[in-house]
Amino acid sequence: MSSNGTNGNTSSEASRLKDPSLFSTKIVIGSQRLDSHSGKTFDVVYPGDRKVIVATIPECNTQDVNDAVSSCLSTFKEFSQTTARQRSDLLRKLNDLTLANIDDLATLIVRENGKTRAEAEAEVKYAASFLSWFANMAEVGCQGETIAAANPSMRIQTIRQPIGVVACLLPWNLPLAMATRKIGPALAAGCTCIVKPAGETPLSTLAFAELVKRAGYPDGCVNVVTTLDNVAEVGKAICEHKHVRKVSLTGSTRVGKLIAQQSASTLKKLSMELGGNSPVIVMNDATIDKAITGVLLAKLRTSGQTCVAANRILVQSGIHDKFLEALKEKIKTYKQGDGEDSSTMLGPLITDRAVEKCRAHVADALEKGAELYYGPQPPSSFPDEGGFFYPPTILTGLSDDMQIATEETFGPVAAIRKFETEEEALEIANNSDVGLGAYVYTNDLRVAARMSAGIETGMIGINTGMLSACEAPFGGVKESGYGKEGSIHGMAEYQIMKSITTDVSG
Ligand SMILES: NC(=O)C1=CN([C@@H]2O[C@H](COP(=O)(O)OP(=O)(O)OC[C@H]3O[C@@H](n4cnc5c(N)ncnc54)[C@H](OP(=O)(O)O)[C@@H]3O)[C@@H](O)[C@H]2O)C=CC1
Ligand SMILES: O=C(O)CCCC(=O)O
Repeated sequence: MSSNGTNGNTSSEASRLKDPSLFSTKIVIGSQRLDSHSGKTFDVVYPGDRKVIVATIPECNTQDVNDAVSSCLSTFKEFSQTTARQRSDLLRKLNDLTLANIDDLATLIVRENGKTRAEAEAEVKYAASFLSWFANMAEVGCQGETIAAANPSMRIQTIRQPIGVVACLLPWNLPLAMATRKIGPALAAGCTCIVKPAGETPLSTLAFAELVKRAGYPDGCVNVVTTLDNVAEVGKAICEHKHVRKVSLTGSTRVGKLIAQQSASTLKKLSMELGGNSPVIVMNDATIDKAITGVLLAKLRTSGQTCVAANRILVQSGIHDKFLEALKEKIKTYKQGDGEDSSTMLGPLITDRAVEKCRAHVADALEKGAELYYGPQPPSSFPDEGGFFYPPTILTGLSDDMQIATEETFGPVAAIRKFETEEEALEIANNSDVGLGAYVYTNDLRVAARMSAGIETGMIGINTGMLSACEAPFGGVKESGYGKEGSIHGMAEYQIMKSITTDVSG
């Protein structure tokens, strides 16, 4: 294994940062910053211009995974014995360091993901909120119970202990916030982590690992392995490793199923935050401005690339035409372009695969009878130069047989469907194999209550397009996965509860 003893900040990209040492291109194994065993690398490309290589990063394999897990394991012995208060203090320092480095972390997120600087800064604050939340939760979340035993000779108690080595498999859409949403509660509980960022977006995770060190964590609490092309091997090595006790994934349902299969031989505890197909239901009595603002937020955040993105927009017939007109007027104002340009409101997508998915969904919908209400006709292909852009688009006449109705588009395409009755809307909304987020716009409390109970998702927004907050339980039902992240429930995902029964007679 080779190491140059630096953070590997050879690129001129590092000079974009106030603190260039946060530009790290090495994996993290204990105290070391290393190249991979294979010596192979992959490129991180700027989504705003595919010719720009932002960094060259180690391509890991099973040996690197094994090293990272060994590092996790040896640190776990010591770290699991720290007190909850010590861990709370450490997380608070990490939160402060994250916020103190907001400009640099946001720059890295813009360069690896392409989102706008405003969105990237918002992401860093969202990421820090999980650290501060779990700093507060650390002590409360470690408390056990005393149970009234039926047998008077017995005393029964529970204690909560860290589950052990945890694998955090991260997506590219909110690379830092999803890192802290997993690493925060894991560290609060006393676990150590092997983190695999998405191949497209490793830089913010690697910088964060440096902040973990600066916060004073023991080496080996957070280890990072990186891969793009070898993700199948690395993912399998993590899932099949007997010393990894828990895997937490945010990613597609396809990958979620694979991880669950691969983790079956060692029966790991899993948290699966997978794909969605969020319906938005706009009732006739909705406040139109509020509905438009919320729909655009839910549709266009991170250029439409979130698992809770509005995917099927159902509008009641009495408000349908007015809603469409207002949506078009507003969407026209979204300037698409380079994330670093302060006038940009919509950045590029992550890869050309993502652009192609939008193109294919629009083409398929048009073939099956949808109408193009706003945006260009999809070309048969896109040029293989420039950034990964798909223009904001509105389709009307969405129906069940279209791909866009059954798969998340993950892009700035708004597909609208007219409905007549509340029952019809509910039926369309629930006609999905996944159930993550849903949104309802109405001023009728009775409708809101019926919809909240009837929609088959893990999260519902009433008159809001934002479901995400560190204090709100985040997670889905059906094929959107299981487990809750954030909130007072998020830490238990990284713990075991042990019951202790003592015979006090004699
Ligand atoms: N819930 C969410 O937040 C996300 C949902 N998606 C959905 O997936 C669609 C396709 O996106 P795409 O990026 O191509 O998705 P993939 O399903 O190929 O990958 C999603 C994530 O899983 C990781 N991954 C892929 N294969 C494995 C594996 N064998 N073991 C472990 N991890 C693995 C990827 O890492 P790597 O990048 O290194 O390949 C990536 O981070 C999107 O359009 C969207 O619908 C995608 C990402 C996030
Ligand atoms: O899975 C995702 O798309 C990232 C989570 C989004 C959020 O927390 O709002």
